Amino acid sequence: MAEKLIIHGGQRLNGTVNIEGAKNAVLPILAASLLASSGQTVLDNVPILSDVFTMNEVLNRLNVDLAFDQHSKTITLDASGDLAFNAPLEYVSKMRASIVVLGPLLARLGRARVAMPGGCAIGSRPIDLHLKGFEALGATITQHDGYIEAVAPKLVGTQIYLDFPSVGATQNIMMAATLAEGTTIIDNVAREPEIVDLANALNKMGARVVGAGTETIRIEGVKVMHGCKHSIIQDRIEAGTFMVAAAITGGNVLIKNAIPEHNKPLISKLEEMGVKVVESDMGVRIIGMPTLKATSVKTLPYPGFPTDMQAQMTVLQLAAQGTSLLTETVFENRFMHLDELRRMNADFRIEGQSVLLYGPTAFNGAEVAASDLRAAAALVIAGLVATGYTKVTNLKYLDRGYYKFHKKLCGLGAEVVRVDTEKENEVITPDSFATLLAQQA
Ligand SMILES: CC(=O)N[C@H]1[C@@H](OP(=O)(O)OP(=O)(O)OC[C@H]2O[C@@H](n3ccc(=O)[nH]c3=O)[C@H](O)[C@@H]2O)O[C@H](CO)[C@@H](O)[C@@H]1O
Ligand SMILES: C=C(OP(=O)(O)O)C(=O)O
Repeated sequence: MAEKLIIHGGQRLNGTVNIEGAKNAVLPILAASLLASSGQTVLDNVPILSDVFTMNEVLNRLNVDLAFDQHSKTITLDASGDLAFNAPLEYVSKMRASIVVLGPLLARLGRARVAMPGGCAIGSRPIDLHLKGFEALGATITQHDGYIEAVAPKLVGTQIYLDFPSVGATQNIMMAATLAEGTTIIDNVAREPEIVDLANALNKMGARVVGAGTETIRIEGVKVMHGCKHSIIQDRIEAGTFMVAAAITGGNVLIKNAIPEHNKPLISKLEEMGVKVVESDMGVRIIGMPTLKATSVKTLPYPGFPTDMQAQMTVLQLAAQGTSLLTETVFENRFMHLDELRRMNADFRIEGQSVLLYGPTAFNGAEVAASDLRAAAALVIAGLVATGYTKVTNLKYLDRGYYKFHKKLCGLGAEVVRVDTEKENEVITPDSFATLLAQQA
């Protein structure tokens, strides 16, 4: 069923919001469960997201026994049976992140075949660094019929330098190396908190990984791995998205249990723009101000400003007084949300990897379509401060990474409804919107 969000802008956000476990942590950790030849892997604080369901389908196809208790947000996995080695296109095309099953399958079975992931709306996204790492560990890689096949009767530890600190390549190579013979040292690795969470989970499974969170990871290969219990870290991007939403509406919101260290670059930019940020044991409180100052932001690998907060940040910059600059260095094509924002009265100029954002913007409501996950969140944030009604379509992207986004916003005082596109009346009036809101409650 195609659905859309309708947002009635103009409400300040106030209150407390809970954050889920991190999508980008749980996906590779689900894939890591393939490494356990005995015992169950029990993951809690698992976010209920379409990407998690897709990864579950991939693992099911590979013969992993799996149960997802959505009430307790726990997934129990058992990969001790005979595993299949083939991850077909229907799943990989749904979600690029399914490529991270390649490393663990190769380590466990000595063979893996995974559909080659295509590009997506944010860039071409090659996987050459993943493959280079597997080859260095002794795998032979072939590509045919749209599939990549990796074969290695034995993986042997080695020294690998990544040309770029790719998150997915770091995870994939790290997982392949856990069962390799001897020591693997990977230099110039990604340092994201999700890498640290994966390393922690792997170590609980019997792996010997040190250095996650630094530029070099060292893995002493072990012979076998087993299941473990692990709780997924909080989603710093979901937390950051609510920080921006609170700031732009001039609200006062506690993002409960958000980990401030994981959002340092965002918090520093918010403060620079005049937003008050209070860090405490309870989480991060954002207190918005009547006006925001313009600022410059450049996305970088962690601990730099996250590209997954770029779209949301551009909306905040557009709301600020004066001209702001955003430079995107991680993905080549991540400005697609801006053309939709233009339909809401945004004024900007894209110059290569950078965009000049001319604020302050008086956003007006319009029907806009999300082109990717964070674009969806950005359009909703613009809707929160737009006059009239904003309709955001293509919610399949939003559902990849946000659990009950509209309900959480409503809990903070926003007016957002989620409706079936077919049933929705073309012209929203205050009365018809009030009816939709009441029906949703
Ligand atoms: C599921 C998940 O965790 N997704 C995150 C992960 O994606 P993902 O792991 O795909 O991102 P990478 O860090 O690998 O990609 C970053 C850049 O490196 C390039 N590259 C990557 C691999 C490779 O072999 N060759 C290559 O050229 C990519 O095209 C891109 O331009 O990190 C990104 C960067 O923080 C985030 O935006 C994504 O939300
Ligand atoms: C780009 C993202 O995810 P993925 O790598 O799964 O596309 C994201 O989470 O913003």
